Amino acid sequence: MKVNKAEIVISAVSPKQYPQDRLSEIALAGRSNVGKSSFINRLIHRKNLARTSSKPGKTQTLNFYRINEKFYFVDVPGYGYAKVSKKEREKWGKMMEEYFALRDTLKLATLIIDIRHKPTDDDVMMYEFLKHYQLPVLVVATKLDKIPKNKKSAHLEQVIQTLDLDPEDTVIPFSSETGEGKEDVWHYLEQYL
Ligand SMILES: Nc1nc2c(ncn2[C@@H]2O[C@H](COP(=O)(O)OP(=O)(O)OP(=O)(O)O)[C@@H](O)[C@H]2O)c(=O)[nH]1
Ligand SMILES: [Mg+2]
Repeated sequence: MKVNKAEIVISAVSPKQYPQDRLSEIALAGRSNVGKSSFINRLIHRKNLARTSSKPGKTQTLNFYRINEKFYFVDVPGYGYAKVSKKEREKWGKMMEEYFALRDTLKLATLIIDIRHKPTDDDVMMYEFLKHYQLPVLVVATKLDKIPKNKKSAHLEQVIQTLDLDPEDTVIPFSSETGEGKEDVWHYLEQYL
């Protein structure tokens, strides 16, 4: 997809702030610091529209990015960051439930995981949470630039096995650093737009 326009519309913390224009949405999910915001930036060729950081916990709100006035990427706060208080974790849980359970313009969830490692228990829980809401899930195995080429298929197999990936779902290897996998991702997303 050729991206001509990308704009942040709102950083929301509650449903009444979500956009009302009924455009389709593709939401990101994934561990803190795994590369969700970098993924958005790479897909839309913007260096830092979605704010990134080398420290976990950068994204704290649901950020709605409207692309080509056609659909939204929704960047969400990550999970699995140890230094988070119980209260913050509860706030995060409520925000995720409210969005993923009730949002009827949400067409696809994109679960970003780190290709270098076996998906964590939190990753497995997040995948199950998304499937519980009967969402189609695209798993993006990012940081592909950090593993040797000859290890790629073994790592992907580990992702499929650990998440117990549903036959309707797919995993695509990707790197925000090099852009590898970008065309495959766009091709997949376009079915939902
Ligand atoms: N080498 C490499 N580094 C990456 C890649 N994707 C992200 N990073 C780096 O990983 C760090 C975290 O990236 P973010 O995009 O901010 O991660 P996030 O998932 O949005 O993090 P939170 O908002 O804190 O949940 C940054 O230092 C990025 O530069 C990748 O594909 N390859
Ligand atoms: Mg982020």
